[in-house]
Amino acid sequence: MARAGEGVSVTAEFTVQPAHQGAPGLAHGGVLATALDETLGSLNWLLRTIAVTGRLETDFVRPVPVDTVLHLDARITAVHGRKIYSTATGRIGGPEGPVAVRADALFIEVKVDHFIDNGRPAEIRAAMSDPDQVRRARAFEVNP
Ligand SMILES: CCCCCCCCCCCCCC(=O)SCCNC(=O)CCNC(=O)[C@H](O)C(C)(C)COP(=O)(O)OP(=O)(O)OC[C@H]1O[C@@H](n2cnc3c(N)ncnc32)[C@H](O)[C@@H]1OP(=O)(O)O
Repeated sequence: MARAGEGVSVTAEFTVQPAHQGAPGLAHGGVLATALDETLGSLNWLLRTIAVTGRLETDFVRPVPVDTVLHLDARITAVHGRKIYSTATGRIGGPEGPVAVRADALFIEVKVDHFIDNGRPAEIRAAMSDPDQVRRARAFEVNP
């Protein structure tokens, strides 16, 4: 779950599960990058913009053990045309704890046709006929 913050920002928590392991007892870096990407991606809903990740530059600063709660904080840094720049940190031991991961991202605004033209037809049909998904895409609820 992500919550809107000051400016165009969100905070979120992600708990590392045993299925997220890379090295024994430690989170896989790709999973941590996914948590950052998901948190950064939720910022675009606050702009009411459909966008996909074009670039995600990730720094892995500290190992993150299984069962750790990663405290994520993401914000938009700039918008230029279709380009949305954002940045995020993931802290451990609490929202004010040390930074374990951070990322800078570039999202590119796309039309819904991006998904219709490129997605697998069965899932696109299912998404289009799912009233919850359509409602979420049309009217994203902030801090419901
Ligand atoms: C049906 C229901 C739908 C529901 C919707 C739910 C939505 C959920 C969404 C959830 C998402 C969750 C998150 C996910 O998981 S998103 C999944 C992972 N991402 C992707 O799959 C994206 C794949 N890439 C593409 O499709 C295209 O490359 C895109 C669309 C990104 C751009 O191709 P397009 O042909 O459109 O644009 P352009 O090439 O004219 O570029 C435009 C500008 O951007 C600049 N640029 C581009 N790339 C980069 C780069 N890597 N570094 C630096 N700059 C880059 C470029 O220089 C140019 O700048 P400028 O010259 O203007 O200054």
